[in-house]
Amino acid sequence: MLLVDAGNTRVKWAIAHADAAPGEWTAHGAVVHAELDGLKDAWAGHGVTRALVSNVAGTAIRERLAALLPLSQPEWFGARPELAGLRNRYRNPSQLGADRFAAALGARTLAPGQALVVATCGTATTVDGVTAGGDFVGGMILPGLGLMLSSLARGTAQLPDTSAQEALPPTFADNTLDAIRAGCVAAQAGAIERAFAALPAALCIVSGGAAGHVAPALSVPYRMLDNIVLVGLHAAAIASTTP
Ligand SMILES: Nc1ncnc2c1ncn2[C@@H]1O[C@H](COP(=O)(O)OP(=O)(O)O)[C@@H](O)[C@H]1O
Ligand SMILES: CC(C)(COP(=O)(O)O)[C@@H](O)C(=O)NCCC(=O)O
Ligand SMILES: [K+]
Repeated sequence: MLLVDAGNTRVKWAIAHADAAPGEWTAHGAVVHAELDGLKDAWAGHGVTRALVSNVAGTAIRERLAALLPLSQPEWFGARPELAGLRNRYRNPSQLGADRFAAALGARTLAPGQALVVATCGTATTVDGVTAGGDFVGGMILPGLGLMLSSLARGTAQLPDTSAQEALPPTFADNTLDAIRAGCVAAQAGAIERAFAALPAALCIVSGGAAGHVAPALSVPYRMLDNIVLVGLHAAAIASTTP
């Protein structure tokens, strides 16, 4: 099967056998929206008989994906009131991003029966809670690390545009670039730590394109994963034949 996680910056995908372990991919990749057309070749020749797609990137991306997918009838995955023992406690369950529901499902697959804080650091950062009993209790949405950095440059006269760096900046930075990076990384990590403090004995799972910059700043124990959304889509595919 083909699993696709279309976010607001990149489209991540994996080919998996139905009986493969979570995260055990036959092939996988990621492209930014501008390079979407390359997916046609990447997805050819795998003998795909089923495609599950989570798309939070809007209708234009949905249409482009539909034209590139190796199947004419993909399954467009959406958040549901309940799936595979995960209960969606959003007031309006379908309002929840498909990727957030899939991420929670993926986290629960990897750590069944555990309370979980699920953080995905992408275009936006989302920090969600799942109880040990399987209730998705909701969470936080904040600008992702890249958006925080670029919005500071856009909204001020004197602050430069910058990107995150490998090295963690000191909390009390002595120059502008480090001060910006320190502030934005602290905001990301701080949101995750607040969620962790509110959900006792939770395991913290951190994923997404910017996870490598955020996770090292965490003062709570965590497990970092490449793409928890794809793991959740795999679990969803196994749990349901007609999503
Ligand atoms: N090659 C890359 N291209 C763009 N963004 C990247 C790349 N590598 C890491 N990033 C960071 O990851 C974020 C995108 O992560 P991703 O999980 O793909 O987001 P989304 O699911 O929203 O598309 C960007 O905002 C940026 O901070
Ligand atoms: C919060 C999101 C923008 C995250 O998107 P991403 O950063 O993965 O591209 C997406 O999950 C979304 O559009 N959610 C709908 C609103 C909600 O979940 O409440
Ligand atoms: K996200």
